[in-house]
Amino acid sequence: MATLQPGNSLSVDTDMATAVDSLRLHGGTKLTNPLTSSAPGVASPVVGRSSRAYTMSELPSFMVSAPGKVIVYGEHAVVYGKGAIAAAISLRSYLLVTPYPKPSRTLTLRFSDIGLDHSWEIDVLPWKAFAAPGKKRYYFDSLERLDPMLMKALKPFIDVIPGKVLQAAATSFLFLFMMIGNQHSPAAIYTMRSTIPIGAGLGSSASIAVCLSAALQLQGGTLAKPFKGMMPHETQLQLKRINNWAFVGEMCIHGNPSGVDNTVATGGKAVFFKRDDYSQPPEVTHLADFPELPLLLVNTKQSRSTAEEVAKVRSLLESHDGITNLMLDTIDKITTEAHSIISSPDFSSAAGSPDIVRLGELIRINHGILVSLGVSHPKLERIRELVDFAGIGWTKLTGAGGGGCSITLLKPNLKPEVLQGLEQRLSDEGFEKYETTLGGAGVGVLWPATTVDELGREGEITQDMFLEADGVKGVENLVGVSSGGKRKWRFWREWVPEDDGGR
Ligand SMILES: Nc1ncnc2c1ncn2[C@@H]1O[C@H](COP(=O)(O)OP(=O)(O)OP(=O)(O)O)[C@@H](O)[C@H]1O
Ligand SMILES: C[C@@](O)(CCO)CC(=O)[O-]
Repeated sequence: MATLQPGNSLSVDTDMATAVDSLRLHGGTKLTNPLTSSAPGVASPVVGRSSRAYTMSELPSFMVSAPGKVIVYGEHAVVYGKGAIAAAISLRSYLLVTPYPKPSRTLTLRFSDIGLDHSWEIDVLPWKAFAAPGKKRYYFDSLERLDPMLMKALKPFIDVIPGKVLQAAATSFLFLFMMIGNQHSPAAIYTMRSTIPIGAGLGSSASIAVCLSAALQLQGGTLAKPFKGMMPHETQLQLKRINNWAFVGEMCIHGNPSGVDNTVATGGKAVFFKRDDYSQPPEVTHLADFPELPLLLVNTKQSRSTAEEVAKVRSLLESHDGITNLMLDTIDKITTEAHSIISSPDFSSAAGSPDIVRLGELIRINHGILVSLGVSHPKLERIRELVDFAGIGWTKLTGAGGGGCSITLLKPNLKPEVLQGLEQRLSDEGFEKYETTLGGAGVGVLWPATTVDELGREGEITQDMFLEADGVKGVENLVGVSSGGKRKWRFWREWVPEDDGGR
């Protein structure tokens, strides 16, 4: 166990040794002023690797990133202890952490996707309330619910921010900062950009919660950056801590999450997830052989709040408990059956295999029940109608519904012109198709936040460059995790061998 001392010095025992070692590797010289901005799109030169050095109280700018997800089976039912299958996608959130030079005591959030630009002074935050007897939690703790007294203590700091969307994101940050950090935590700017559409069922909130959890624990020195040769049990421990606090961040955003979104955003790839007792850790099976299912992902562009959709099912349970429970049990059976099809050693997604048809039928049935639970939307039904009319696959909503996205499992060997015709129709009706792959990497870190330009020079990724990157493509080009060697993103991974180039 490690404890944080005033001024951010560390007292260390076993699992912290690696964190400290990786920090020591950098020991000594100062990094260039982190607030120095270069011209847009031009990396500021940094000193060579051997002379770059940081101490615990003087960290470099760094980035963390976490993916969004699609729920393939089981959303909503998973809130009530039923199984769900979810996979990470290649759309991701990226968080740049830039330390303020001393003696600043300021925290700044620049979450530009939602227009949040807000600062607090660390010293005036309600530390007393958070240090009261029984309130303090440590980085190795888990929380199952938010303490109303602590939320009340944060309220004046959140109420000055306009609108629910911004307040939810700010609460998630501030609550985690107060829990994971302390009064002596470093002053910093947190700049967030995401390529995940917000409120569209693709786990945008979980993705940012994972980024915040990982970044704050890295800053606190309580998390070891992943390195080649990290023992599997240590990797699991780090992931568990990131996930535990990301769950808390998710609670701040939508009240009563099951934990499936943050679990897949933390670990990546795909999971079977079930949590029937919220005082216990969930049952999580990593689906290492999750097949590359041919999916069409379409956004209705109808935004909604996950909290409100979850509340709809809760109220149906209150008014029709017997029938609603039967529907949730049926979703559980659907997920279990899909899990056994996918996990079978004989599973095949080749043309003519009955497995894809069975998975497709389960998708269709799952959607039908979600409609009955009241969480579809006329726009989702319109997409399903267009896909059914084209006869190309099986469609369901994904995530909380009420708008957001649909997924279609495509039939094998489709004629390209049929698919193109459908895509054109969807676009004509104002829907947006997403190109994404399933089963992406989980949480990763880029430490320090540097990239290599066209001439092979390594340079710092500044806030201006990050904020000015143009759209999804601009963000992916500048900081994306699939960088072809331009950036050294590293991932905590449970299920791949360590010799994959350190990624
Ligand atoms: N890029 C972002 N920057 C800042 N805050 C964000 C960002 N993306 C999401 N959020 C926060 O998460 C909230 C959206 O969460 P919500 O759970 O409603 O949708 P979702 O996570 O996209 O969908 P689902 O839970 O169905 O997958 C926003 O209101 C905002 O507070
Ligand atoms: C609707 C829901 O099941 C999925 C949201 O992505 C809510 C949750 O699991 O927290």
